[in-house]
Order: sequence, then structure tokens, then C-alpha cells
Amino acid sequence: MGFLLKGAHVVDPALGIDDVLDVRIENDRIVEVGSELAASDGAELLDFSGKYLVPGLVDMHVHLRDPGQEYKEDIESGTRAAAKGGFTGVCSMPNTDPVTDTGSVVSYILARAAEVGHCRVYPSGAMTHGLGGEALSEMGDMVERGVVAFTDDGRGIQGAGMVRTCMDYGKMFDKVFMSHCQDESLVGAGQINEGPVSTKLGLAPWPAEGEEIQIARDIDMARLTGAKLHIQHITTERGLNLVRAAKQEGLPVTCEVTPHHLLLCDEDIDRTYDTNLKVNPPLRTKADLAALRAGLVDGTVDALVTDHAPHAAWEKAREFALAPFGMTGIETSLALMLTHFVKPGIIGFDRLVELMSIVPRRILGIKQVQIAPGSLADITVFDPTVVWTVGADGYESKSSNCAFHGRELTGRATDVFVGGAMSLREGSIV
Ligand SMILES: NC(=O)N[C@@H](CC(=O)O)C(=O)O
Ligand SMILES: [Zn+2]
Ligand SMILES: [Zn+2]
Repeated sequence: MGFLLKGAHVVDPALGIDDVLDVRIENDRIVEVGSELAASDGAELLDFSGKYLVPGLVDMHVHLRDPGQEYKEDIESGTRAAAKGGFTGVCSMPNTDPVTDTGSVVSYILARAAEVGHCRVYPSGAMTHGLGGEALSEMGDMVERGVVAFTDDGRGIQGAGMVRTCMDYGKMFDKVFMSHCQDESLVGAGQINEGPVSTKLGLAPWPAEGEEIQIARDIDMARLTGAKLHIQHITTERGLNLVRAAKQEGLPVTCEVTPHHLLLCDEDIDRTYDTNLKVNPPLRTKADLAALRAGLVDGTVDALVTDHAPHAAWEKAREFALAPFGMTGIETSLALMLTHFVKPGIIGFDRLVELMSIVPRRILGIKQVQIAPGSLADITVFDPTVVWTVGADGYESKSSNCAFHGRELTGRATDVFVGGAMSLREGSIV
């Protein structure tokens, strides 16, 4: 069993490859990369001319909602949506029900992913019991069952002492600590970014400082404990500058940004009053957006993630203040990045691959995939020229709370291989 992938434009910055090449897959591995490779017995030939072929994309921030909130998403539908979006793997967040804070929940997620998944699932586990911020989760048990990272995503840990305890104890496992930064005493019932728009709309304000204070604090805790720190869904210029300074200091600090925080700002809420734009942390200002874009280009931003946060239509159909935070994103992120950053030449395909494939694996400590013989055949193929409309053919996700619904985008994943098996073929789930 195998495939001969013909004539794709292969981009793998880790190897310095940026060329039209053929790739041969046998079983779960890449076995040959070169020009004009000859077909072999039993291998299926796929013509990828005009397409790009890159190491499989990994989204390191995804809410699969399983166990517990399967009416929003489950492991089958969430990984199906991921494959449709071009991903070969996702890191699942622990704000499930029950919370992913014990080994048995981790084992459930991995077993279910093996059974029904359309891509790999790399589970993260909670830092504190029940995301309560009061007591340690069962970190060692979860590491034994396969978590790749720790995070209380969905909530900020309120006490600096608790963050320190988590890091001091948990750093022996050599996993990254990922911080959702939100000071509840400042944010309170905040709905959108604090500024003229929140005043005009009469929506409770969420100050930038409610995020930045915990970014600064967690960098201090990483320095104090020696633990690896990753700032999740960063949204403000000052927050990004804190990460920039930590890196200059040589601390093991990384950060991620979402397409929505790169492309939308609080003024878009004024324009649309769309609850799909209600997200945690909130859409910030135009100036923040520009700062995040600069960080994407200069390397301060390490990873591009979606924070795919599915919610049922009826939940988002409520008054703004009652609607839950979050938007879906896993079916649109590659296309948004191709359309708004690669096509206009703001970043190259090589930087895109770093942001969406290589660096997420590095941060999570997952073995790299390379377009080279011997590597696992986790591969993403996309057409950078196809024009399509978001949501026109529905979504693979169970939820449709997509802030980009109806937008025309250029570029889309066409084929995805996970361990040498196709999970997306010519744009359709296998
Ligand atoms: N991002 C969101 O707006 N919502 C996330 C929680 C989170 O990522 O903090 C969710 O679980 O719905
Ligand atoms: Zn979060
Ligand atoms: Zn999240």
C-alpha cells in the first residue's frame, strides 16, 4: 500500500526545501523524495501539480468539547473539521466535562480519537483540579497517559502562588505550561475590549490589563521556577512586548495568536453586533492588531492557532451579554492565512509552515515531521489559488459560530495524510 504524490510544490523550511518534487509514501512513512520518481507496483498515483505540499499542520489550541458537551462538538466531528481545514493533528483543551484533570479522561480522549478521529489528537491536561485554581491536577497520571502540555485554558489561574506550585511540581515532567491570561478582579463580567466601542455599545468593558498582568506574572513565575511557558491567544501590543522582552532575556517563553485577533478588532463588533465576534480574550483595537501582525512577521509570535471554540446556534442567538465566548476556526484558519498574509506577500509559505506546523510541534514536544525519507507521512496539501466562500457548503464542525461566515477566501486544503492514510481527498473527508 502506498502513494506516489506527483509534482507538488514542496515547502519544508526545516530542510530548506522550496521546490517542485515528487513524494513517495509507503505504509505510514515517506520513503523517497525527488524529481520524476517512477510509479511502483500497487502505489496510487496522485497528481498534485499546482498544489503545495507541507509537513502536516498542527493546531495547538482546539476545544473538542468531548467528554461532556457533545452537542457543541465531539472528537469525531472536531477532528473531521480539523482534517477539512488541513490539519493532521490538534491539541485538545481540558475544559471538558469532566475536566481533563485526571489520567482516565486523557485515556478516554486518546481511545476515542484512535477509534473515530480523522487526525491525531494531542491532549492537554489541566494545571489545577477542576480548573478551580486551588489544587494541583493529577499531572503525573496524565503524563503517563499521554498529555503533551498543561493549561487551565478557559480560565486564568488567579493566584501567583498556585502558578508557582504548578510549575515547581510539574516541571519535572518537562511539559510546557500554557497560560490563559485573565485576571478576574479586573475583567469581571467584561464582554468586549474596554474602550470607546464598549462605552458606545454599553457592554461591560474588558481592559487589556486584565490579560497583560497575568502575562507579566507568568513570565516572572517561569523565570522563578525554570518552567517552560507558552502564552495562549495573545491579543495586545503590550502583552506581546512582554513576551518579546522575555525572549530577549533568554527565558523559555513562547506565544500564539489566532487569525481572528489578527484580522478583526472591536470596531467590527460595533459594525455587526454579531455574538460570533464575542470571544475570550476579546477582539482588541486596530493598533493591537497591527502590533500582532508585526510580531507574526518578526518572529515574536511563535505559533498560529485557532482556539476553535464551538457553541450551539441557540447559545449564540441570545443577547450579547448572555452569549458564550468563542468562535469556531479550524476550517478557515489556513485559508485566512493564505488569503490575508501569504497572498499579499506579508509572510512567505516557509513562515506559514513554521507558524502552523514546525513550531507548534516544537512547543508541544512532538516529534517533527519532515518531507524526507524516514519521516512519518503526516502531510498537508493545499491549493493556494482556489476561491471559495466560507460556509457556502456548510461546516464539518457541529457548530457554525464562525465570525468569517460568508467571506470569500483564496486557498484551501485539498488533501491530508495522517500516518500515510488519507483523511481528506480532493477536499472531501475520507
Ligand atoms: N476562547 C473562547 O472564547 N472560549 C473558549 C475558552 C478559552 O479559550 O479561553 C471556550 O472554551 O469556549
Ligand atoms: Zn483561553
Ligand atoms: Zn481556548
